[in-house]
Amino acid sequence: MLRFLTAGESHGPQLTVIIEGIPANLYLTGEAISKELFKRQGGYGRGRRMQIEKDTVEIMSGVRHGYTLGSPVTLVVTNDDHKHWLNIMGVAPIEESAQANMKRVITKPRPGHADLVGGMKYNHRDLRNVLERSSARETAARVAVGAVCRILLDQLDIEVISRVKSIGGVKDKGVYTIDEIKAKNDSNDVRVVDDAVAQQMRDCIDEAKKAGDSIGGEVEVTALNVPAGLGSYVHYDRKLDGRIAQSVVSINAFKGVSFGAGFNMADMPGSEVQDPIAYNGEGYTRLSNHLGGFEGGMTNGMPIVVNAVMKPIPTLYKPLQSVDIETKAVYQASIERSDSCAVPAASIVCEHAVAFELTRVILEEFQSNYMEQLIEQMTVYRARVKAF
Ligand SMILES: Cc1cc2nc3c(=O)[nH]c(=O)nc-3n(C[C@H](O)[C@H](O)[C@H](O)COP(=O)(O)O)c2cc1C
Ligand SMILES: C=C(O[C@@H]1CC(C(=O)O)=C[C@@H](OP(=O)(O)O)[C@H]1O)C(=O)O
Repeated sequence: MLRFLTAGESHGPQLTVIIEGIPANLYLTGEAISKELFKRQGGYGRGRRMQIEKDTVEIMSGVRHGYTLGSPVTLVVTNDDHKHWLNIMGVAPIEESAQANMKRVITKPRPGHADLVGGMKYNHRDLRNVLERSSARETAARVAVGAVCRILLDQLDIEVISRVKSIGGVKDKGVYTIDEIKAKNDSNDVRVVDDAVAQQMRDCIDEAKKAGDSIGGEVEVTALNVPAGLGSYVHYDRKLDGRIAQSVVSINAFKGVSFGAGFNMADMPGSEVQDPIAYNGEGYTRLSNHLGGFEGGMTNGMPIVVNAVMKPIPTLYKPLQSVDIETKAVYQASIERSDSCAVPAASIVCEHAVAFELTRVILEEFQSNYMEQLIEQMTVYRARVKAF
């Protein structure tokens, strides 16, 4: 069973991940994982924090001479910004009086962030104790996990890619081939295929920033060459589309997921939604992919297409009304240093969340202790499905 736990505060010394269940004999290097982290760090609209960090992974366990051992893999991402927060983030106990006087105790929760409800839930009167962990800094750890999964999926000839479809209402309405998406999505800072739209998006982000506002958008993740039959219709928690939806909506600020034609299906007749079945000698295929690769909670062999919506960033440089939790007086919310748009970065997080869910289900269906066994099982399965 593949599982992981992440730990670490946004301005603490490091993020730590333990991944359990990666088969032995997978070639794995810190450089390959860090390449994905680098993509997440970037993107137009990010704040100053990302200029401080140089996210790279150190492998602390589970790998020897470049290959996984089958034991837990521990990854560490250092927070370079921690050195600026040594007093504020100290672990050693301090006097209560010093705590109260310490600069930057946060008492004015930001609407839309976890501050107020997190404070109520864990009984924290300094809301920094909430924001340190609710921060999307944690998504760096999740991308590290997803990067390991992508490296494993690559051995099975499965690829996961993503692109940005809209930012702040500016939409890329183009229909693109996989090659067109791949050619652009790592090379431009809004991760959008159409260059003219890219500039409109940058302008839109600049305007929002200037106005002290923030914007969200929509991303698309596509998984290619996934065999039919992953997931199951027999029970709710084995439906793979459901698991992917959970994983994607768990990413900070993600509020919606759809597959294929998504919410447009509500207005389409059945004859235009269901994908006709064909057999082309190479196996079964569909004449369209409106369902985004899923039928009955199972992959159907077509590309998996996941659409996901990110709300605008909650921290606003022109803050909304809030209430001071000490005085109960109405104030403007606190201003923390912040991104004005993180949709491009978040598309990378989504891509890695999908990679994790695919790897998890593959390792459930083809239980394997080592990579050779996994590759062999997948090859036999692909041939069987083709000949069905
Ligand atoms: C990559 C990424 C970067 C983010 N950066 C910020 C940020 O700079 N400021 C902020 O307030 N929220 C940021 N967010 C969103 C918050 O973390 C998120 O809104 C918050 O944790 C509350 O969770 P919810 O929106 O899912 O309810 C970011 C999210 C992602 C995915
Ligand atoms: C640190 C990251 O994103 C952070 C996510 C975040 C939030 O509230 O979610 C708030 C900001 O934190 P800071 O105040 O330290 O700049 C972002 O920079 C990251 O993506 O690595």
